[in-house]
Amino acid sequence: MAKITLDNLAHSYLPNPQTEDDFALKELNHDWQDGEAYALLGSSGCGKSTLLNIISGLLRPSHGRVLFDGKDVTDQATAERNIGQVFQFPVVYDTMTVRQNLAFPLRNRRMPTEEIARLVQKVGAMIGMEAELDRKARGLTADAKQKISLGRGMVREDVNALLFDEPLTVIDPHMKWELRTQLKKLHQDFGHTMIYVTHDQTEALTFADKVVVMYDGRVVQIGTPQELFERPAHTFVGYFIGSPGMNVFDAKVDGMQARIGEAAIALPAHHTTGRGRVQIGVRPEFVRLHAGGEGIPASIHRIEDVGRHKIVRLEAAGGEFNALLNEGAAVPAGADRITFDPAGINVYENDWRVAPSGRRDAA
Ligand SMILES: Nc1ncnc2c1ncn2[C@@H]1O[C@H](COP(=O)(O)OP(=O)(O)OP(=O)(O)O)[C@@H](O)[C@H]1O
Repeated sequence: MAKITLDNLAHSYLPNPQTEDDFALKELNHDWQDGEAYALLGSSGCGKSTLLNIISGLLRPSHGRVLFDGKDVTDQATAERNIGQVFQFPVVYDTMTVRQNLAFPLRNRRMPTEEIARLVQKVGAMIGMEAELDRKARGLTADAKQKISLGRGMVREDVNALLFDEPLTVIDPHMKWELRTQLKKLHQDFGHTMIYVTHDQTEALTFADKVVVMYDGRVVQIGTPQELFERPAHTFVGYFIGSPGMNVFDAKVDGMQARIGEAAIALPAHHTTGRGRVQIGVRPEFVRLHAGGEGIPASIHRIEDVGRHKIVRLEAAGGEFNALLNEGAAVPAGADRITFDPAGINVYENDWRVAPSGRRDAA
């Protein structure tokens, strides 16, 4: 296992990049801590695979360095980096049995036969294919072949890191849940440094200790699922994580108060903003509905019952927003205003979160 350091790392696929827009991966400095499980999350084209391929050595970065435990590996080939990798689509040898496929990375390292047998048995159970170990891979479903690929990626215990690039795409939904649980257990048992690329927030939030959110070639936040929920560093994080995502309102902020149109909103702390576009972000969980009184005038469009919650779709301040009600909670009769729970308000300027200044206005 290793700590992975990204040092002034950036990548452009163009031979002569001129502006930031020419970079598929914008400059990044970060330590991926030894033994932590990370999910790399973001929408299609944001640069997740580019970053993963740089870490694995499939792609040489145009700028900066990659270090494993302080050692520069930027120019090392994938094979020299001692990593396990699983891709979106199966990579298996059709003419080999499941057992031989799983044993392949171990034989390559000339591991003793008994040790190979032990590890193959263990990983065979983990992927739910104990009964099929002696079947040829040819003729197995895509789903089963991908499980073999996962097994092959995970079979070695001595790797620097395990890298997964959307590995569950072809797996059926029930098995997805099962394999994710197994991956988490594998992480708890062996403490591998794991990086797991996905565009699925459920997958990211259930798998990882830390989620790395990417947007437009940039890492916009690295945090625990709770941090991403409570303090999204960028409006994209608020919007992308959560179901439905965070509401974002154009606002004017002055100290401990914000204004949305005519309505005054109490903020949880003092904020200082400059001359950029100021917005406040409020997750649907913190939006309250009222009939009359204070707040922002709102009209309810639709109420959707989604099991444990109700999603209230509404129009307010010239846009469409959402409120979330817990099971059993009712929409007040004649509801025509919304207010926010101050603890759930974040302030943004030009899409980046403004940290509270810590100052409190004099009473
Ligand atoms: N070999 C390449 N040559 C040129 N541009 C590329 C190459 N590979 C990726 N890109 C571009 O770099 C950007 C980031 O792509 P990347 O594949 O890293 O994103 P991603 O987040 O992994 O997307 P997806 O989830 O769709 O795989 C995209 O604009 C993509 O078009």
